[in-house]
Amino acid sequence: MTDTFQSKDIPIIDFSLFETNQSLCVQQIKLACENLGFFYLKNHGFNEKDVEETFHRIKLYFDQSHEEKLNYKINEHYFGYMDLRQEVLDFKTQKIGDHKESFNFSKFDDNYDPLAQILPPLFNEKKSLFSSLSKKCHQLCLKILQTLAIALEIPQSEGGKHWFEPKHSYDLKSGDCLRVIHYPPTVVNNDQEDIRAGSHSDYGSLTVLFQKDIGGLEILPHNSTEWVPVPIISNCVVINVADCLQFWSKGLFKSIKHRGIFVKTKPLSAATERYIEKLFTTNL
Ligand SMILES: O=C(O)CCC(=O)C(=O)O
Ligand SMILES: [Fe+2]
Repeated sequence: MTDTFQSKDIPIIDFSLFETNQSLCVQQIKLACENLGFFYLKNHGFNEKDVEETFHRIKLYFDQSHEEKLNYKINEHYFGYMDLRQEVLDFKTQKIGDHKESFNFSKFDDNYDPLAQILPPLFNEKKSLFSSLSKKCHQLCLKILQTLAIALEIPQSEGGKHWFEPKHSYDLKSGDCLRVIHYPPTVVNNDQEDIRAGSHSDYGSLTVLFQKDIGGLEILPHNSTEWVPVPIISNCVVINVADCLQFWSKGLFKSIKHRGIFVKTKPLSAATERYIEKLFTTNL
């Protein structure tokens, strides 16, 4: 027996409790956010086929030529294509940028940001699919924030369980972002300092993550020095608390450090390709 935190200790919360037994749901989410700031969520309400289709689309998108992708280069509003090695998540220790490319979507709202609604053709053809994913992730975050407002016992006069909502309205300008990420395959040397996504915490309120086929995400539980893998559990999304929520709760809810590592195939030490989708929810 060991009391070191392991992957199997990451809580798996059944979100159907939000409808059927809200106080139990609040209790479980509160505990997970206080202890770890990280949990799996099942029965989250996303249609599996739609999620599959978005993954299929992002593969088509990233399979395009580099030149084509650069036509929608990331702009000053932080929307568009981000090139391989452009982002350096762990800027204090990384010598080179992350081994990944990504595309950031704005919120899907013409009034909010008309220019950011102009998408590369392969995404534009399926705009309603991505728009619905973005809005559903946002709705999910609002429900989780509701459970946290109940947990914080925010008085009715201050907004009660709805306290977070006006600060996270979908039609308000904020750093909310749906991001799709491609980690290309590569050959990894054991002594190589290369990294897929450097160690960091997210900056907003909550993050929702969909992983497909290949894992690689690791978390660093608080007061620990050992990275813990986050295996893919089918039909579960991963939720993490980010810095702003930690700040708003005066440190009660923990923003967890995490990173993306290479998962190697044996015996070649080739790192397999990986795709993920994330929604970062950010307050005003
Ligand atoms: O590869 C992953 O799963 C981690 C990516 C991540 O944490 C991020 O992009 O903020
Ligand atoms: Fe992150």
